[in-house]
Amino acid sequence: MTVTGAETGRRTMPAVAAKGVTKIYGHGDAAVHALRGVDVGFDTGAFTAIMGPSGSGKSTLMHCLAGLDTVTEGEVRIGDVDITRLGDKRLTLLRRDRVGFIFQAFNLLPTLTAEQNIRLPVDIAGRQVDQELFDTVIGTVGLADRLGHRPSELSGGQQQRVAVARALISKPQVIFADEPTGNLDSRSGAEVLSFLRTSVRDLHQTIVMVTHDPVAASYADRVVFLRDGALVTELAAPTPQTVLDTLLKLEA
Ligand SMILES: Nc1ncnc2c1ncn2[C@@H]1O[C@H](COP(=O)(O)OP(=O)(O)OP(=O)(O)O)[C@@H](O)[C@H]1O
Repeated sequence: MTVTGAETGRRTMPAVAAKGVTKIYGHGDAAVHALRGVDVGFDTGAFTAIMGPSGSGKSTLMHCLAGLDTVTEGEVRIGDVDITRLGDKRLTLLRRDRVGFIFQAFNLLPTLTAEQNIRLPVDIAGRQVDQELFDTVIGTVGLADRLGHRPSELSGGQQQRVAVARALISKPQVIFADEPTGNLDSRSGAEVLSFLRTSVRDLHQTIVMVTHDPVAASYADRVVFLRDGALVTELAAPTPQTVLDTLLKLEA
């Protein structure tokens, strides 16, 4: 099934798009078809969740979209750049300049303070932190009184908020979030998801999130569903119940 911005009548170029993306791991008898010709577009300023049964290809799709893994066939565009045609060096730069990541395991540097962790990607890129954006993001995620703390001095929810702030501060074209609430209790998870939602609404951020959790997916504008490496359906304005019902049908 093809789901693209163009087909649904949206005129703007998607922030990220996959066209005919196939991913095969291994060879011969051991070959695993993790993705089978996926066509999908993710609109700028939209929050999209990717869901599907275990092994359906969610992580593989996200890794291919983010340029963390190569595709076997097909094209991945971030903005107007086909990243499948870039060499390693240019791909690394594009990821650094245009892509933000939020992982289940937070991935903060333990020896740096919250503020240093948040500023690190922009510092490494040799750019100036946009102070107004920094203040807005810190205010939004409620970290103003925790900036001098190291990760070990913060709760899981606070650490993930630092990771969200770190992703937002470089104004990436897209943020990929891989099970961002997987290690959090439901209250901290709800907080982190609210911040992601707010960043889409107020900062026009584009977010693509892989999750197993129907409640987490319900914070998105749209949910796309994978089964056996193919995109099979999608939901707009999802609720936990409609997401759960769709998942149950896919797993039946
Ligand atoms: N490095 C790899 N080598 C071989 N097969 C792989 C590799 N990574 C993933 N696969 C296979 O590709 C398929 C898709 O895996 P993927 O991790 O993308 O699924 P998923 O939907 O994210 O699963 P889960 O919900 O369990 O995390 C699975 O059959 C998996 O075993």
